[in-house]
Parts: sequence; C-alpha cells; structure tokens
Amino acid sequence: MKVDNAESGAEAAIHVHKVGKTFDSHVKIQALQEVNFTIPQGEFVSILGPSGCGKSTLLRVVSGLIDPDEGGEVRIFGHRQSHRDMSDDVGVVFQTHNMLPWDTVESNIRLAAEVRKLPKQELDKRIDALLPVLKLEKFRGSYPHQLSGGMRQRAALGQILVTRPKVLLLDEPFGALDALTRDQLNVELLRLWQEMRQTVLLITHSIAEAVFLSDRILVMSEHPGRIIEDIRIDLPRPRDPRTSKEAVEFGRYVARLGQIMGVD
Ligand SMILES: Nc1ncnc2c1ncn2[C@@H]1O[C@H](COP(=O)(O)OP(=O)(O)OP(=O)(O)O)[C@@H](O)[C@H]1O
Repeated sequence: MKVDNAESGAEAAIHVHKVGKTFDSHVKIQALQEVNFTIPQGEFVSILGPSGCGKSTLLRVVSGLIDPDEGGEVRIFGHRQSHRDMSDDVGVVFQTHNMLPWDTVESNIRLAAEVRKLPKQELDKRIDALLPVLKLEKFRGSYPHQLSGGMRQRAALGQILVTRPKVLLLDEPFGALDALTRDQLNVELLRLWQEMRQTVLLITHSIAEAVFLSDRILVMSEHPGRIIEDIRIDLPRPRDPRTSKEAVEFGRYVARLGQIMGVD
C-alpha cells in the first residue's frame, strides 16, 4: 500500500512511527516501546544500545520479518511494511551468514538473486562486477568452509548486494569477527556505500564503529527499547580509518556517546 502524504514519511527511505513490540510466549516481554524515527534516502544510520534493549527486534520489524504491535507502522519509501507484504527495496544481512554449504560462493550469490527473476545476462554482469568489489574474485568457485570468517561475511553481503536493495539493514554483520578483520570490513563497507549510496541502518555494539561509519546515530534505552538520543555525526567524508579516528572531533563523539551509554 502506498501513501503520498509527507507527514507519513512517504518521501523517506525508512519511516518508523509509534512502533512497539511485545512478545507473548510463556512470559510477556515488551521489547520495543513507541519507537519513532525517519531516515531520508542515502543516509547511513547506526543504532547503539545496551544488550537486550531491542535492536534486533527493531531491525526485524523494519525488514518486515515481524510485524509491530497494533498502532505502530513502518514505511519503506511510502510502502507499509508487513510480514505479508515485504518491500522489495530492502535487503538484510545478519551476524551469521546464510550460505548453503554445498554451493560455491558464486552459486550462493546467484541463488540469492533468483527471487528477483533477473535475466541471466544481467545477473552474470552484476556478479562479475560485485566479486572484485568484495575481493572474492579468486574465490568464486570456493565453498563456504574453504573461506575465512571475513570472506564468508563478505560473500553474505554479496548475496544481498546482488539484488541492489535501496535500503540495507545490517544486524552486526561483522560482530563475530576479530577486531582487525572487522575494521577492514568496515572500511570496505564504507567504500561500497560511498559508491552506491543506499540507505543503511546498522546495528552495532561498537561506539567507534558507529561514529566512523555513520551520518547519524540513534541510541536506544535499556529494555523496553526507545530512542533516547539522535546524534548527527558531522565528520567530513570520505572517511579514512587513520585520519578520521585521530581527529579531535571523532574522540569527542566517542566520549559523548560513552557518557550517554554509561560506558566511559
Ligand atoms: N522471538 C522472541 N520471543 C520472545 N522474546 C523475544 C523474541 N525476540 C526477542 N525477544 C526479547 O526481546 C528483547 C529484545 O531482544 P533483542 O534481540 O531485540 O535485543 P538486542 O538489543 O538486539 O540484544 P543484543 O544486543 O544482546 O543482541 C529481549 O528481552 C529478548 O529476550
């Protein structure tokens, strides 16, 4: 369903309005409480918050994998997200990859694009362009178990990027990797975003990672999750891990966020 009323966030890439979520299994857990925010097209936004505050739940609601409680809504370019009618404009990457162990990197990426029913020639072209960007060209014929953790997560990113989603939702995609690999992949992610300029919503536990990558950081409260701060990161782009992280302003943002989150 489309709406074109500006107040509803129809112009925005992501519009989250009065989103709450209560899980009602054997115990009732209110994971989210009245979450509101709007992200314009092309912005890179990170979500920080304490463990268990509802970050993954929020990302799953934005992706359409689960529906919010009644009264709340998510719109993607004006399309009302729901479990039954998920927007084609959204791609999601989780912490653990989704690759079939018996298929090569290339077939896994190919398979992920099949739902979009792209003509074979177009898909070949996209895969040929994507593999070098992900530094996986030499590994297109390798199986997941033959790759390092970082390569597997790059391939998982490839499975989503091949569909060219306008909105990229990332749930700690590099969270399980060692710090060095994670830093390298963040630099690559930033390079990709600088080229493609999709709208990105990233969940992370790392304040420095959020400041380095983002235009804006949303901070969530303890459970039940609400947005308690919305901070614009006015650091110049393009960003470079050495120079950007050494800048005084970078340190100021990290310190301020540390204070808000009680980890300074
Ligand atoms: N499917 C579910 N059924 C019941 N409760 C759930 C479900 N998914 C999440 N929860 C609960 O909702 C709350 C928020 O969980 P969520 O995974 O969204 O937090 P998070 O901020 O992503 O946590 P972390 O940073 O530790 O990954 C938690 O209390 C969790 O137990």
